[in-house]
Amino acid sequence: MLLTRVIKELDYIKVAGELDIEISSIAYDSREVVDKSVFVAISGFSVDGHDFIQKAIENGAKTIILEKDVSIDADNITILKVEDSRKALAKISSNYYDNPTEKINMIGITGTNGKTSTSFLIKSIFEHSNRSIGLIGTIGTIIDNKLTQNKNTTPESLNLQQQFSEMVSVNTENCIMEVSSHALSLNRVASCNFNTSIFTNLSPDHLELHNSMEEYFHAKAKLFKMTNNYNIVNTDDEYGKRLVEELKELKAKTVTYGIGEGADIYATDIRYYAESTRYTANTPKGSIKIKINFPGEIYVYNSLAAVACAYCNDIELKDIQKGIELVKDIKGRFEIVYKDKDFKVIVDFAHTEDGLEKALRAIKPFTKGRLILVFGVYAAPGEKGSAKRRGMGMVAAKYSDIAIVTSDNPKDQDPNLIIKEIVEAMKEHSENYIAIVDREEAIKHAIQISNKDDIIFIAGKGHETSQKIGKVEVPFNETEIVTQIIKNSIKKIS
Ligand SMILES: CC(=O)N[C@H]1[C@@H](OP(=O)(O)OP(=O)(O)OC[C@H]2O[C@@H](n3ccc(=O)[nH]c3=O)[C@H](O)[C@@H]2O)O[C@H](CO)[C@@H](O)[C@@H]1O[C@H](C)C(=O)N[C@@H](C)C(=O)N[C@H](CCC(=O)O)C(=O)O
Ligand SMILES: Nc1ncnc2c1ncn2[C@@H]1O[C@H](COP(=O)(O)OP(=O)(O)OP(=O)(O)O)[C@@H](O)[C@H]1O
Repeated sequence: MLLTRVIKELDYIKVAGELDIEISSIAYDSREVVDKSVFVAISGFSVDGHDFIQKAIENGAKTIILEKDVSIDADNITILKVEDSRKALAKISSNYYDNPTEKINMIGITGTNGKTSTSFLIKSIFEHSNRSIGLIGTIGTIIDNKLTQNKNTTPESLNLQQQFSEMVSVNTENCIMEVSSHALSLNRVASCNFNTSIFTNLSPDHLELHNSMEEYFHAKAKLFKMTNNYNIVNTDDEYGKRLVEELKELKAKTVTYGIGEGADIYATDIRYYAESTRYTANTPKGSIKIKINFPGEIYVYNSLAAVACAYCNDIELKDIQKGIELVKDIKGRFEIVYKDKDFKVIVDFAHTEDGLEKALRAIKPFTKGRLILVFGVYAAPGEKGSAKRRGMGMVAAKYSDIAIVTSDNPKDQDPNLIIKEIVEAMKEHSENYIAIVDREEAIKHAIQISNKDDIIFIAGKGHETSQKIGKVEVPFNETEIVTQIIKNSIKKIS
């Protein structure tokens, strides 16, 4: 492909070289560069891609796109300077793959919690109405029913555009993707053509990147300003209400959802059960009875978002109803990994204060015995991380009967210090807690102290199959671990 085609509509200043040259690929990592690659130098969080330009040239790069003035010691290299390398990467990647998002009906979903769950509900509805749909999110990318893992919830633009292009090649008509606030801030989704976008909710998270809730909100709001047709917003959320005000002047239509009359799509007659929820979803085209196989208010919201999205995409109400009911499980989201009458062990991805509180509140009324919580907190070091650790500690103390505080993904931090901070916050509300640093031991302890009517809720890791401790990733499959511990303890009793 010619470089001129790849840089079409890109804002740049030519520093050196020819534009009329053949290129073979695009890379933002010098280690991925091959002969005739375009190398995009990104000023990263841990290292600076500009320090790897020479390495990229040694590996065969003939074009360098950069955002800093760097002296380059090589001939016959085309050098283009841009204002923002990540934004430029998004543009040239879209061009390279022939702008695939213009050929797919793109649905973006953002918000602190509920993105993965809602995306799987949407996928099921679309598939039930015979519309092909790809999915990109925390669990990975699904194209043509094949799942591949990603490093990020929303991958880097080059990887994203490659995945969209693969969707186009297998005739996928729709794509539902989770759009993280990191992706919006770091321009991973620049040059994506969204038709529908969804806002689930906003509560404190990722503040080490965004500094304040205000900045976090503005990062999320970016998605809705780049959407063509429908902006779907939860107006029971305070930030959702504010977003609607900000979207008033835009061409895309705002469609609101919430519990009780007032929103465009709304839920009434809600009945909660131990493992499911039923309600009536009201739309301008009529009402439908919804049965969702997950408990609590959070799944009323997640399924309402899915109803609104399907409604905006002209899917018939009966298909929406069936599509939601067909979702029996979502990996690591309220996943019952063991059950014996009223005794249950549930693995869940609750990893924010808001998510943990809402998940515990959903289970508590249906717990005959005690609600035993096993949880840890991953948060960046510093004051922002401390606030999250304290917040989750308080929620745990308030809404569980016994809490076992353990490690999540401590990464480079000392897990004992993380736990100490969580426990400090818990002390103010409860004495029923114990700290066990080793997560497997913590789960074992929960099972050992449990009685037949108890529910054990293991929060934080959900679908993840490893624990990040220091620089290493240790295999950690919670479902398998629970099953094994229970099997061994049953053996001991019998
Ligand atoms: C903090 C953050 O967002 N980091 C992202 C960022 O990495 P970075 O800026 O630190 O990269 P870096 O290591 O400093 O390298 C800078 C540049 O030098 C290049 N390099 C580096 C070494 C070398 O030898 N040669 C070379 O060219 C790198 O490829 C890169 O282009 O850019 C990378 C490429 O896009 C991302 O993979 C990486 O995500 C990391 C893995 C990450 O953990 N991100 C999290 C915080 C994140 O993005 N999470 C969100 C939200 C999840 C949620 O909803 O909870 C997500 O979407 O996943
Ligand atoms: N609408 C919601 N509001 C608050 N908490 C929720 C909501 N939906 C789910 N949760 C809780 O948050 C956890 C994560 O849910 P989900 O994976 O759907 O969110 P997410 O936004 O995709 O999160 P992430 O991007 O970090 O993967 C769930 O396991 C549940 O405990």
